[in-house]
Amino acid sequence: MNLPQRLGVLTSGGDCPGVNAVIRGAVLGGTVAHGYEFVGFRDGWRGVLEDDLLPLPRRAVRGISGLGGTILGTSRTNPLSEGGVEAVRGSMRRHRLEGLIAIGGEGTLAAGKALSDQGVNVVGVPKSIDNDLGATDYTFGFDSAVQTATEAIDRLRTTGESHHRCMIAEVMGRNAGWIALHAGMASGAHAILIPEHRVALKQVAAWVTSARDRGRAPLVVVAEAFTPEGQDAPYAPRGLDTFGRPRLGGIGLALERELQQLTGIETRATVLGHIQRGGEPTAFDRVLATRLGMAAVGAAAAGRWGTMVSLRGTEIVNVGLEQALGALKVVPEARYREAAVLFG
Ligand SMILES: Nc1ncnc2c1ncn2[C@@H]1O[C@H](COP(=O)(O)OP(=O)(O)O)[C@@H](O)[C@H]1O
Ligand SMILES: O=P(O)(O)OC[C@H]1O[C@](O)(COP(=O)(O)O)[C@@H](O)[C@@H]1O
Ligand SMILES: [Mg+2]
Repeated sequence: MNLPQRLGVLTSGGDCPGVNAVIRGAVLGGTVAHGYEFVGFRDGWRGVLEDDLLPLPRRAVRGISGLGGTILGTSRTNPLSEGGVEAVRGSMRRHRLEGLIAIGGEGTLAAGKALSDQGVNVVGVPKSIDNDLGATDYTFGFDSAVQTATEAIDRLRTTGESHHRCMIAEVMGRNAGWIALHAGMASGAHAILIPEHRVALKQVAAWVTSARDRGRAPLVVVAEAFTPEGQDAPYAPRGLDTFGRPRLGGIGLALERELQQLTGIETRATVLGHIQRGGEPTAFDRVLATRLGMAAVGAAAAGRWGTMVSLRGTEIVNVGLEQALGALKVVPEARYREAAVLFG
C-alpha cells in the first residue's frame, strides 16, 4: 500500500496577520486536491532542527484563517548556522517528508534558498507586514497592518483636532515606507516621512505650520527607519537585537521634541509598534494568504522546489526564490511625489 506523501510547514521570522490563513490554505488544499498529509514544525527552523512538531490534520486548521499570529509559533533560528543542511535533511528523513513549505520574509526565504541549493525540497511563501519583498505585488499582512495603523491614526486625528495639537504617528517599516505611505494617504496626513526619501526637519516644520495655518490639527506619519536630512543613520536608541540588527523605533518621539521646538505647536507622538503586527487579518489578507497556501502546495505537488508563490496582478504565480531575494521592494520616488502633492 502506498503511504500518503507528507509535507512539513513552518513559520519563521516576524509573525504577521494572515500566517494562519496560509497554513489552513496549504493543509486544506493539499488534503483535498492532492491527498497530502501535513506536519507543522514549532517555532520555525528550530522545530525542524529539534524534532519539535505536531500533526496537522484538516481538523487542526479549522476556523483559523481569521486568527492573528501563528498557531505554529515562530523564531529567528538560522538552520544553516545552528544545524546545517544535514540536520534539516535528517529531520525530513525521520518524519518522512517530501518537502517543506516555509512561510517567512527575506531572511527565512534566504535560508530556504540556501537549503534548496543543496538539494532540500523547499517552497516559500513570502510574508511581511512591511511589503518590501521583491517579485510579489503585495505580501499578506501588509493590508492588515495598514488598516490597523489607519484606524489608530484616525483616532489620533480626533484628539489632535480637539486640542489643536500636532499629532505624530510612528509606524513600522524596517527598510521600506509602504505602511507609512498607505496609512498616511488613507488618513490624510499632512506629512509622510519614509526611509526612501530624505527630508529636512525644517521642511516638515513648514508642512506642519501650513496645515495649522489653515485651521487643521497637523498630522505627521513617520516610518521607524526614516532618517532626516543631515543625519547619517536611522534612529535606533535601543541598541541591537540578538541578531545584531539595530532595534528601530522612537524617531516619532525625537520628532515630537524637534517639531515642537521648530513650530511652537504643542506636539504629541505615538509609536504604534507591534500593535500593527498583531490581531486579525483583513478579508483581503485572508483571501491572499489562503490562495498563497493552496498555491504553495500546488507547486510542491508539481515538483517546483526552490520557488516561492507570489501575487502578480490578480494571479498567483511561481517564481524562483532568487528573484524574491534580489532587491528589496522600496517605495518608488514617483509614489512618494504623488503623495507629497497633498502635504502641508
Ligand atoms: N541570508 C540568510 N541566509 C540564511 N538564513 C538567514 C539569512 N538571513 C536571515 N536568515 C535566518 O532567517 C531568520 C528569519 O529572518 P528574519 O529576517 O529575522 O525574518 P523574516 O524571515 O521575516 O525576514 C533569521 O533570524 C536567520 O536565522
Ligand atoms: O519583532 P521585532 O524583532 O522587534 O522586529 C521588528 C521589525 O519586524 C517588522 O515588524 C517586520 O519585519 P519582517 O517582516 O522582516 O519580520 C518590521 O517592520 C520591524 O522593524
Ligand atoms: Mg527580515
